[in-house]
Amino acid sequence: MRLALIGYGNISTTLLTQLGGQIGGQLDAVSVLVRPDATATAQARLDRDAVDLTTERTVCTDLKGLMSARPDLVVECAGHTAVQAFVPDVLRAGTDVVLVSIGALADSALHDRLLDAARKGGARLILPAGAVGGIDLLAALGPAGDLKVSYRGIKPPTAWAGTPAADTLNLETLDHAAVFFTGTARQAASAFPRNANVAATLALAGAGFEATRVELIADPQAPGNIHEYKVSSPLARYSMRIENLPSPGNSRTSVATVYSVLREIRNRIGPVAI
Ligand SMILES: NC(=O)C1=CN([C@@H]2O[C@H](COP(=O)(O)OP(=O)(O)OC[C@H]3O[C@@H](n4cnc5c(N)ncnc54)[C@H](OP(=O)(O)O)[C@@H]3O)[C@@H](O)[C@H]2O)C=CC1
Ligand SMILES: O=C([O-])CC(=O)C(=O)O
Repeated sequence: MRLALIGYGNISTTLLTQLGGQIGGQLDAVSVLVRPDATATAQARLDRDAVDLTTERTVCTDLKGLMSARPDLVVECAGHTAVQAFVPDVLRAGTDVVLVSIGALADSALHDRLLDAARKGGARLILPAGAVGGIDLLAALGPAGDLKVSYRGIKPPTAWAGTPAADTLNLETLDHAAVFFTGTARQAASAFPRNANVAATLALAGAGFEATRVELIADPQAPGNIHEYKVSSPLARYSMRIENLPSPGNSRTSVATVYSVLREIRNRIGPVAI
């Protein structure tokens, strides 16, 4: 496989250090798209992080550079603006994309653009489960109709710093669990682009952006990033509570997200996909 990553932050860094153990010597090339002022440091980091993965390690800063590395798979790990800037063109060029910043799809015009590009390019937009689980059952139940999904995202106050939560809560002194947002998955994913990708994933797998109800909570006692949701359908009912360890490099992002992306890569290489 020839792999390309968009963004070289927390997820990409851990992904590259874990990839060798999961897919062995099956990588022919890896390239990473970074901001123009980050190329020199990124090349040094890539040579360190991916030294055992492949000898073809390149850093680029634009679409032309990304596609000239001839990737079989592009993994977006950057953010909503990078999804807008690069992913439609990559799909239109016929290359599959694993999209980690799934909340970007709350923008319905962008969502339509991505689907159109994937169709025109004959490529696939792959939405990983990311920090949440049970997406397989939720997506299977969806077409049966009458699905009700409610989600609660609970994180320590520091994970909500720099978000609209800080407008209503004093995150530094908060001493109890506080609900600061109630609304739809579309509103949550749009207002909290770096914290509510899970709400978008549940919406896309299940009842849609408007019908998926969301509560976001800051809790100083939270043992990590907690994702709780309840599903009711005529075929099944279930509830889920996941206690995720935050990433060392970004407390908003659960480390399980990286392993979900690794699973997507593994499933495109091995003889069995699970
Ligand atoms: N689907 C899911 O369940 C989950 C999704 N996520 C999402 O995954 C994404 C990555 O997370 P994480 O790695 O923790 O985030 P980080 O902020 O650690 O890393 C993102 C990196 O991408 C870079 N970047 C952003 N925009 C561009 C651009 N246009 N061109 C080049 N580089 C760019 C950033 O640079 P700079 O710092 O200069 O902006 C940063 O280095 C986020 O959008 C996050 O919200 C996270 C967890 C779960
Ligand atoms: O949904 C998100 O954006 C990120 C998240 O909560 C997590 O990684 O646990």
